[in-house]
Amino acid sequence: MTLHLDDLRVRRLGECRYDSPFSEVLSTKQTSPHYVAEGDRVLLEDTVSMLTEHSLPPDRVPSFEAAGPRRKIYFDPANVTAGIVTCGGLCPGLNNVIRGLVQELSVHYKVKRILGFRNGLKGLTAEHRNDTIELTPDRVRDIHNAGGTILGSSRGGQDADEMVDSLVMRGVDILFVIGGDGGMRAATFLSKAIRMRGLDIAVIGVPKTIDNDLPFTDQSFGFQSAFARATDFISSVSVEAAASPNGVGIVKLMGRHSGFIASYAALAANSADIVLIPEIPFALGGADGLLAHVEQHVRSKGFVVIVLAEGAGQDLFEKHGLHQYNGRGTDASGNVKLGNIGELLKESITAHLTAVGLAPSMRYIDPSYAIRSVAANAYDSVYCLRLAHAAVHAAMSGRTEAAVARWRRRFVHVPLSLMTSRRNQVDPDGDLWMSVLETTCQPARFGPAPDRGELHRVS
Ligand SMILES: Nc1ncnc2c1ncn2[C@@H]1O[C@H](COP(=O)(O)OP(=O)(O)O)[C@@H](O)[C@H]1O
Ligand SMILES: O=P(O)(O)OC[C@H]1O[C@](O)(COP(=O)(O)O)[C@@H](O)[C@@H]1O
Ligand SMILES: [Mg+2]
Repeated sequence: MTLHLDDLRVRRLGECRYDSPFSEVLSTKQTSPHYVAEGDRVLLEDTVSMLTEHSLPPDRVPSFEAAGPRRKIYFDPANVTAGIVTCGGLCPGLNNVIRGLVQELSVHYKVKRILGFRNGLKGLTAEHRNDTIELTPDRVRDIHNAGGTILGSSRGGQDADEMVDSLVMRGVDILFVIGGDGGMRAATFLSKAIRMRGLDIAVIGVPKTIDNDLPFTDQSFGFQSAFARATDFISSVSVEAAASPNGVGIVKLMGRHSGFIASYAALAANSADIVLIPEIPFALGGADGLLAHVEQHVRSKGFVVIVLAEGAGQDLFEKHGLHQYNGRGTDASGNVKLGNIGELLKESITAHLTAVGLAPSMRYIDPSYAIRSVAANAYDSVYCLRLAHAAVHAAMSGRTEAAVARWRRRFVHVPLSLMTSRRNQVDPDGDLWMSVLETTCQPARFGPAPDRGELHRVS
C-alpha cells in the first residue's frame, strides 16, 4: 500500500485558542538534529532511493506531523477531564505511561480531573463506567516500579456507542487508549462514534505490544524489557543443554504473528543454533528439514539450542494431522488461539533423535507470562515517559484519532487508522533476519518438506 501525504494527516478538533504552558520555551525553538519544530514534519521513508522513486517536491513527500508541545492549545486545561484506559495483554511500562500522563497533565497543564477506567475497555461499558480510579500525582508516585497496570486490563468486545455514552456521562474530554492492535482498532471505532455524534472529545492512542507487531513505530515500549527477560531463559536453557548428553534446549517465546522477541532475544543471548519465527515457514522432515538439522547439530556439537516464537510453524498441525497440538477457536477479542508448537517440537525432536540412536536430554521452557509481566527497564522507562508527554501534548492541542509513536528516532503523530492498516513483521529479506542467520549459521529455510512420511509421528 503506497501512502500519500494526505493519508498521514492527523485530525484536529478545531482552532487552538488557549496559550500553552510551553509557549515561552517554544518561542525560540527551531528544527535541529535533536528537535523537530512545531509545524515541521518527519519523513515516512529514509533512503535516497525511496525518496527519488516518488520524485515529489519536498512539501508533498509523505511525512508525519511532529509530536511535541504547541504554543497554542485547543482545550482550556482548567475545564478538562481526562480518561486513561489500558487494554489487551500486559506489557512492561504500562504503569510508566500512566504515571507520565498523569504527571504531565497535572503538573504542566494543571488538569484537575483524571479518571482511570478499570479493566480495559470493559471499564467503559454501562455496567462499569462508574467504577473509576481518580488519578493524581500522589496516587501514581511509585507505580512505575512495578510491572502490570494499576488500572487492570482485559480482552473482549464492547459496543462503541455504549463507550461514548460513558465518556459523555463522566464528562471526559480526552481519552488516552493504551493498547495493541485490538485497542487501536477499538479506539478507531470509538473515535468514529464520537465524530458521528459531533462530540468534542479527543482520542489519543499509545501503542502497546510486546510482540512489536504494530506498524509505524520503531519499536514498541516494553519490548526491550521483555526480550531482555527472555534472554535469561535462553541462557539458562543453553547452559543446561550444553551440560547434558545429546542436550536439546528449546525456549518458546511470545510472538503471535511476529518473531521480534525471538529474534532479538536470540541475538542478545547469542547462543541459539536455530531461531524459528512465524514469518518463515519451515519443514520438519526431509534432508533439509528441521529434524535433520537438529540431528546434525547434536552429532557434531553434542547439543542444540532452539528459540521459537509461539506463532511459528502453525501450518504443521494441519499438514501432519497433529490435531492434539492445534489451537482452538479465538479468544474474547477475536485473536486466534495458537497451536502449541513448543510441545510439537519437543516431542517430534525426541522421537527423531531417539530413532537415530541419539536419545536426547530435553530442556524445554515456555516462560510465557514471565517475560511480559516485568517492570520496565531504564531504557523503556524513559521511552514510556516521553511517549506519555507526546500523548498529552497531542491531546491538549486538539489532535484526535491519532497515536503517538517514535518513528526513525523522532516522536510523531500517526492517524489511528494507519496503526491497524498493516502488521509489523520480521522481514525475511531484511537486515534483522540477516543478523539472526549470521549469528546462528542456520540455513535461510528448513525444507521444503517432502510428503513421504519421514516425519516421526508422535503419539
Ligand atoms: N476489531 C475490533 N473492533 C472493536 N474492538 C476491538 C476489536 N479488536 C479488539 N477490540 C477491543 O480492543 C481491546 C483490546 O484488544 P486485544 O486484541 O485484546 O488487545 P490488544 O489491544 O493488546 O491488541 C478489547 O477489549 C477488544 O474488545
Ligand atoms: O494474555 P493472553 O490472552 O493469554 O494472550 C497472550 C498473547 O498476548 C500477547 O502478549 C500479545 O498481546 P496483545 O496483542 O494484547 O499485545 C501475545 O504475545 C500472546 O500470545
Ligand atoms: Mg493484539
